[in-house]
Amino acid sequence: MAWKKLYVLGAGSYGKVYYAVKIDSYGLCASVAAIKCADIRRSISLQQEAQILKTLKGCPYVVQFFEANVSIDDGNIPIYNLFLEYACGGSLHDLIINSKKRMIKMSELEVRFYAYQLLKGIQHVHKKGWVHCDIKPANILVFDNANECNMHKLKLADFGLSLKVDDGMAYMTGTPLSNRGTLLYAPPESLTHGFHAKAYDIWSLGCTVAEMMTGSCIWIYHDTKDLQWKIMNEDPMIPSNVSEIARDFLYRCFIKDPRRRWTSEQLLQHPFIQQALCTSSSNSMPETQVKTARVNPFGCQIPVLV
Ligand SMILES: Nc1ncnc2c1ncn2[C@@H]1O[C@H](COP(=O)(O)OP(=O)(O)OP(=O)(O)O)[C@@H](O)[C@H]1O
Repeated sequence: MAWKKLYVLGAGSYGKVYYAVKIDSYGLCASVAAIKCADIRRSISLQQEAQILKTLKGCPYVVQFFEANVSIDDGNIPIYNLFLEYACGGSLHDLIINSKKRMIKMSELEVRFYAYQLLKGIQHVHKKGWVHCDIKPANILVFDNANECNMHKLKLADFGLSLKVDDGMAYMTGTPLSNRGTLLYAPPESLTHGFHAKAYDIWSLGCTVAEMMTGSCIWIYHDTKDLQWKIMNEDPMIPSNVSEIARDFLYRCFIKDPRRRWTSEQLLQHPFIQQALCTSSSNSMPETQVKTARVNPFGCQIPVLV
């Protein structure tokens, strides 16, 4: 049985993403997948993503990796294919945009339910020693199996920028203002010190949760310089028309000092999440090797790529 790429779902900097089906000997569709494809010469980040996803397999809150192979395209060029489970609901970004278009704000219960799933995914990623480094609505996939309250299952995706950063470790870019992920979701320490540790993802989660609540990103800015300045010097705008518990949850995500910012374990115990778990009747809520070289201003060890 061979996979057949049917149409393009989207494109990334590396290449394209296809919707693909596997047809069995009776001509029936046996499986579906999303295939991320890149010219083999430009596939390093996809190959790394495959390695990372293999280590994360089994978590229901992380997109599942099926397999990877190399095929030859019509122009005789070797193509690297990364097979992933297919998300038919698009991304969380699409969900937020659609709610905004229909002028229906996501309910706080919905946001809590999604925050829970994202935290479970982040907890798994961090336990395995990775920092995602690019958590944002566009990198969170939506699956169709919404529950009885019309809420969806979400999974973390796009691990192309992830870093291996074990406990107590941090990765430094070495240059200020050179964060790895998307600037809008980047924490202050990534700009001031090039500091990337697990707390990075928690700040990005806070930005994502606030965006679900308001329909807009947390920063209002003129240009990149202005945005960088605001991230380093100002506090993010916490939405005012949300519950006190929701505001407190966001405050914990937006603590400027990454050593004091709450971890995924702590946030999973926050009343914002715990109360939603009680409300939900069913509990359906649902390597790069490093060696330590020196200590950064946040008291974490800095790994050196070897
Ligand atoms: N498993 C999947 N199921 C369904 N759609 C997917 C899947 N993976 C990616 N897509 C879609 O394909 C498009 C490109 O995704 P991808 O994450 O590779 O690129 P990107 O994040 O836009 O680019 P880059 O990774 O270069 O920043 C997006 O619209 C995304 O929603």
